[in-house]
Amino acid sequence: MSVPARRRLKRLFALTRGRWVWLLLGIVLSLATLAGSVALMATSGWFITAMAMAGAAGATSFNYFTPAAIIRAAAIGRTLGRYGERLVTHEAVLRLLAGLRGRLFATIEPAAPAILDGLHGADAAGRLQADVDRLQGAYLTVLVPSAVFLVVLIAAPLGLGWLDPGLGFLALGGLLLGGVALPLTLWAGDRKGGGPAAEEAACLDALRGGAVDLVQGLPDLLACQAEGAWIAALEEEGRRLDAAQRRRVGREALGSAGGGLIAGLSLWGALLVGIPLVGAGALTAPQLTLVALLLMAVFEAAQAMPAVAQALPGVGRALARIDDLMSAAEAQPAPGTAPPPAASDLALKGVTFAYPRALRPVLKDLSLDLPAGGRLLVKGPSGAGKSSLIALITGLRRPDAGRLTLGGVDLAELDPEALRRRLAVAEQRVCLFSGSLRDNLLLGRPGAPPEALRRALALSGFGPVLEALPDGLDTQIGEGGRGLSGGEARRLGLARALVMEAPLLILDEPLEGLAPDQGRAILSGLAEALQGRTLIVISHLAVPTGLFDRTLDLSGPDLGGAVIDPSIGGVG
Ligand SMILES: Nc1ncnc2c1ncn2[C@@H]1O[C@H](COP(=O)(O)OP(=O)(O)OP(=O)(O)O)[C@@H](O)[C@H]1O
Repeated sequence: MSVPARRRLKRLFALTRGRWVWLLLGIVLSLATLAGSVALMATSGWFITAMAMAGAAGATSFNYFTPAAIIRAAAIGRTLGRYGERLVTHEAVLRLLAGLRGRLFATIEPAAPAILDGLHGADAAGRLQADVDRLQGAYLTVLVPSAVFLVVLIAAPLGLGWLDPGLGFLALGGLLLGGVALPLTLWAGDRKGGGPAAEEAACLDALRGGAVDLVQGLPDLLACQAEGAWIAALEEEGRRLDAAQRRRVGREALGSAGGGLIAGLSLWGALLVGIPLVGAGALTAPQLTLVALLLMAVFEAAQAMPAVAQALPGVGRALARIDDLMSAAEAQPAPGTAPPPAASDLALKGVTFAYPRALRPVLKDLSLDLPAGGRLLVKGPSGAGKSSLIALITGLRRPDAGRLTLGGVDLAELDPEALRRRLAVAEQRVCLFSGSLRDNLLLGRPGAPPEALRRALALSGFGPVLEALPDGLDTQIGEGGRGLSGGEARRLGLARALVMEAPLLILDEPLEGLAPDQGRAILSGLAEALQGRTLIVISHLAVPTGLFDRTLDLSGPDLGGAVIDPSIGGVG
């Protein structure tokens, strides 16, 4: 077995740990149900034939109590078994699902966004939804039928072989043909990653990603008049999905027809082998009926196997994708556990950072000291690495070399939650949520009094907008803040960061979308209101430098490096 395959199997065992009792109980009950079916069919066949023969022979007495009791017990057992099996297997699947999705999320969450680089958002969501569904469905569609078939494959030939070796070989041959050869022939291509089931899964992934992009980017697509081409591409993907589904269903039909044919041929074979045995007195006629009906019952297990072979590649693919994601997350350094430091002076020492697969670092050998209460302006052209610097300070990214410390503690050692409590960030691309202004402002500090919300809105320049709203703080802003202009949304994002009252405030491009005078007034107000708290402002626009006690200029001749502006002093 290859190394990734072994790793994936280990992953599967780890993910299902704690659920094995339920999983095994489901398999045992499935076997008990099949045993009830076999006993019912075989005993009924034997009983009816034996009764008919006894009547034809004019027998005066016949013990029908025992077989009738067995038939009744088998019928009741089969019904109860089926009920119990459904109950237990579904319970097992639900328990599996609850654990699986939670564990997957808990593993990848601390490693985001680093491990989500290069992964489509819909793809990541697909891994959490469709792949997990496929994996937990594997229990019902793959594990239970395979385990039942394996037991039948051993028990049925041995049992029939005990009556007559020819019958045993016939059962073995029929079961191997229907339960192994037929599924392998039908779904062989899928093992190499091809086949309609795999293609169907790939089409669904592409459709999911394309549909999300279409909805999110509709205004831009409409503006570029590209929506037609986009929809046509989605329709093409839909047609591919349709074709793959047709091929899959066609093969499923072939599988069930082939399985029925093999079961029927085995029955004929049993009669061909059994009738001479009855003639020779080696088998009674009721025993032959028992054998025939028993074979029919055990073939139920073989007829489930084409569906197993069909589901396997999809399950393997889901497991591989989940394993890739979890392995990537586990390869990231573990989050720190240190509590928040008492002081909030920030220091960078020889920090170098590059994005994965990037040709050169965004930041190179960057050093900086910012005491608590300091005011830092970070400037530089677009793409110079200003937002990347924020990602490092907020602990979303880790430096490739050097270290960042807050209050003397390495950020890598700090509990991410603790670090986030010391920081408030007003992002360049603010993310607002459907709800009221109040709901959005309270996100970072639930329970903040309305006066604090109003003060923050006034400081961020949102005050005049608030005054014009009849519902005030209870105004609904719509999905993603669609009820606000871009500038209003950014000012609301700034107010949300201010409400948090964190010791360190980072503002990414706060002046964008504002008239120069208004921007200057807001920044001056902020600098005054935030006495004692550290302020980092990132801007590529001209800002009143007098408000800052240091400047970090990222616009060097080599944009990968950092040039510190020494004219203001204190930085280095
Ligand atoms: N997730 C990412 N993966 C790979 N490269 C990235 C990623 N994010 C940013 N970059 C690259 O890193 C460089 C710095 O980006 P960054 O967003 O830090 O610049 P910036 O100075 O904030 O720019 P702007 O002023 O336009 O916001 C850019 O060349 C950008 O293409």
